[in-house]
Order: sequence, then structure tokens, then C-alpha cells
Amino acid sequence: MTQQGPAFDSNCMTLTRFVLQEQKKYKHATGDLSQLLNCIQTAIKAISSAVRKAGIAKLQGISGDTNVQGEQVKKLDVLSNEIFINMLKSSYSTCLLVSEENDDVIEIETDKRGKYVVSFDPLDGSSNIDCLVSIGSIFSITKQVQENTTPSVQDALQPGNKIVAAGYALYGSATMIVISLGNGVHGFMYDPSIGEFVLTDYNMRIPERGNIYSINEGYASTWDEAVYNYVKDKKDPAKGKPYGARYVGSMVADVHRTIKYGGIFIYPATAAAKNGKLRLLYECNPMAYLVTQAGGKAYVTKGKEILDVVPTSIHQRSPIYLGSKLDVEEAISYVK
Ligand SMILES: O=P(O)(O)OC[C@H]1O[C@](O)(COP(=O)(O)O)[C@@H](O)[C@@H]1O
Ligand SMILES: [Mg+2]
Ligand SMILES: [Mg+2]
Repeated sequence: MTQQGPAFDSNCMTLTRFVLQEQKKYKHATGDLSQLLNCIQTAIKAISSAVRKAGIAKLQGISGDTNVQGEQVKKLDVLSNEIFINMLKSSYSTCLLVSEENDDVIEIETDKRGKYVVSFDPLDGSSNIDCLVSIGSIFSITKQVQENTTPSVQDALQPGNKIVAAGYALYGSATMIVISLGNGVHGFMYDPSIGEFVLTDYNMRIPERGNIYSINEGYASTWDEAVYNYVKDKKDPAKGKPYGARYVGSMVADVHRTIKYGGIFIYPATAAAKNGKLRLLYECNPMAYLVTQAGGKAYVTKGKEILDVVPTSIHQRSPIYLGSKLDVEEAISYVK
């Protein structure tokens, strides 16, 4: 447990109750955000249940193969996307959705519209599904620029500093939701015996400095000089105690470890991909928001924080340096 807040009894503080308690702090709150977060929580429970059955997918019908009845069944990422979209629509609190799996924005029907815009990666780390390595879901929530107007793509193209809440679910050795509503970062572990997410990590704070670097080192020959030299120095005993290397290849898992243990996660620009690989709206922004709320830093490059980038298209990519304040500042200082 990271830090126990005096007002909380973690044995019975569920995510649902926590969200309601946050809502009560704002006199004019309508309850729409709470309703939205409850629907996201339900989506995550459903995806977690599907993830836990992925290994017997051919029998259960969630693999993208043909099941024992000879029926075509859905892949986990397709299923996760449908679950997210259905839950968000039925929350009656959204007007526009951006999903990694959909080329265009999804406009919510008029009679179901609310004021929030949600960007999400329904299943992150999909290349890790078949080998049972941790995967996740990522989401961020902003308000529509002008409430009660017809939603347009401009409502989705807001910088990360407009986010009102963001979080991720990690389907690891346990399922966990890590979330921020702008007042710190809090972690809730799923307790299958009661079917609830229970507060386990109150006010998560990322260590100011860590001793782990996380980057896909297989691509080192394609990095620019700054990233190459930074990583080289982190391994050089003449420059200090060498850092450990960890790279899961699921952003949720790599960022979760970085928040818990400290250190740095980098997905840089490469010679082939000038903007890196990760998507700004539903990967970089939510994670930058959480890491910043936990006391860390998230940069595109020197002098440019992720959360200040004004997006120009919904699936745009961005390089990212994210993690412990001192580690990120040190890595960025290598950029000329
Ligand atoms: O294999 P690479 O190039 O290191 O990329 C890994 C990155 O790609 C991702 O898997 C992309 O996510 P998706 O599975 O949602 O496409 C990130 O989770 C991860 O950080
Ligand atoms: Mg992803
Ligand atoms: Mg994905």
C-alpha cells in the first residue's frame, strides 16, 4: 500500500464509493462523470473476465478463431472495443468517442448524448495476449468544448491539459484500475470474491528518481544520438550505478511499474517513425496525466511537455519520455 489516507478505510472503500465521494466535493456536480466512470468500471470488469478466459478462448468463443460449435468468434481486442463503446453509449454522459480500433470518431446518438468526450485504447499490448503477459486498457475524459452543440472532431482534438479524468486497467497477476480525477492518483485492486475494485494504493507518488530504464532496445540502431547516449550512460558503471532494464511491451504494464518503482519509460522517435509509435490521444496523454498527477514528468522532447501538445488528428503519434522527475529531466537534457 502506497500511503493510507486518514479519511479512508481501504477495507471497504470501493471505486464506486470513492467516485461518489469525489463528486460530493463539488457542489454543482451533476453526477454525469460518476455515471460515466461507473460504466467504464463495468466495461473493465467485462474485459477482465474475457482476458482471464483467453487461454480457453476456442471453447469460450473469444479468440478470433472458430469455436467448437464451428462458429466464428471475436478477437479479444475487437470484443474489448465493443464492450467499451456499448458501455460508454449507455452511460448517457458522452457525446463523442475516439477508439484506437475505429478510424473515425464515434458520434453518440442525440437521445443518448452527454457532455463528455472519451478517448480510449480498449486493449493495450495486444501482442502479449497469446503468451499471457500483462495487457491493459487506457482511457481519458475531457468535456465537450461547447456543451449542447453537435459534437465534432474538434471536441476530441483537445490537449492533455484539458483532461478531467484518466486511468488505466492492468490485467496482470491481478486486475487493477489506476485513476486520477485531478486530485492525485489512486489504485484499486479487483477483488473477485465481492466483484468490486477496492482501494489499495491511495495517493500513489512516483519516486523522484528510480533505477530502471524501459525502452525497446532492439531498435537502438534507429534511435537518435540523445536517446542512444542516455541509455549508454545508464549502463556505464563509470557514470554511476548501472540501471536495470525492464521492457514488457505493453505500455500499461511498463507505465504501472514506472509509477510504482520509479525510473523512466521511453518510446522515442526512430529513423523509420519520426513521431514514434504511441498514440497521443489514448496512450500518451492519459499516461502523461497520471504520471504528472503522481509527481512525475512526461515530455515529447526538450521543452515540450506531452500535455501541452494540441492534437491535429485523432490517431496522431508522439515520442514520449515519461517517469520519475529527475530521470526524465536527465534524459531530456541529452537532447541538443
Ligand atoms: O513492440 P514495440 O515496438 O516495442 O511496441 C510496444 C508498444 O506497443 C503497444 O503495444 C501498442 O499498443 P496496442 O497493443 O494497443 O496497439 C504499447 O502497449 C507498447 O508500449
Ligand atoms: Mg496501446
Ligand atoms: Mg490497443
